[in-house]
Amino acid sequence: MIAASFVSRKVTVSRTLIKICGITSADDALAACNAGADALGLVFYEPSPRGIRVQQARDIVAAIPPFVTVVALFVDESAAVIDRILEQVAVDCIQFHGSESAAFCEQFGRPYLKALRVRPGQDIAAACQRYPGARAVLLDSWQPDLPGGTGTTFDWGLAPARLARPLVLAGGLNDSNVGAAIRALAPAGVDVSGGVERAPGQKDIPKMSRFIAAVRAADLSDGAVQ
Ligand SMILES: O=C(O)c1ccccc1NCC(=O)[C@H](O)[C@H](O)COP(=O)(O)O
Repeated sequence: MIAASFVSRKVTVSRTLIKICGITSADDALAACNAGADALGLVFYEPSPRGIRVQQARDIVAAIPPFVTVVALFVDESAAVIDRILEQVAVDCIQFHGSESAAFCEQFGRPYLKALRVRPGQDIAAACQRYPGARAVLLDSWQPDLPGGTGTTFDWGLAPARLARPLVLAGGLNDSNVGAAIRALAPAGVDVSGGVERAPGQKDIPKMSRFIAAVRAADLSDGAVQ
C-alpha cells in the first residue's frame, strides 16, 4: 500500500532543481540560464524591488532558451489581474506567495507552487496537505513586514520530515549555506533571490555560478547523482 504522504526527498530526479527568483532583465535571465538555472521567477508584486511589469516579463521570456521553466509569482493578487498577465506572458508555472486558498490557486488550470512561510508553532505538514494539487510547496522564511525575498534563513529543523508534496527550499540561501541545506533536508529544489544579487533586483553572475556549483557539489556528496 502506498502511504498518503511521502518523505520530501528528490522523488523524481536525482539532482536538486534550481530556481533563481526575482529576475528583472533579459540579461540577468540569460546569465541565470547560462549558469545552469532550471527555472526563473518573475515577481508580479509591485512593492518588491524585484517587481516587474508585463512588457519587462515578455522581454525576459523572449530572451530565454527553451526548457527553462518560467514561474510567475503573485502575492494575494486578484484573479482578474493574474488572468490578464497569463494572457500576455508565456508562463509555465505560478507561484502563490500569499495566503491564497487551494481553490484560488487551482482556478487558473496551471501548474503551481504554494509558498508557506515558516515560523514556530505552525503545522507546516497540515498546511501542505491543504494544497494537494500543488506541484510543490516552497518553504520560505517568515517576517512580519515582508512576504518574501527576506534574505533570511528559517530554522530548517521546523521543516517536517514528511510532506505531502515535494519540497522547494527558499529563504536566505547562498553559496555558503545551500550545501548544508541540501544535506539537511534533501529538497526537490532550491530557490534563491537575494543570495545571488549585487543589489536588490540585480543578479550577480559570479554569485549565481558559485551557488549552482555549490548545489551540484552537494548533490554529488549526497550520492544522489549516479
Ligand atoms: O523576491 C521578492 O522580493 C519577493 C517579494 C514578495 C514575495 C516574494 C518574493 N520573492 C519570492 C521568492 O521566491 C524568493 O526567492 C524567496 O522568497 C527567497 O528569497 P531570498 O531569501 O532573498 O533568497
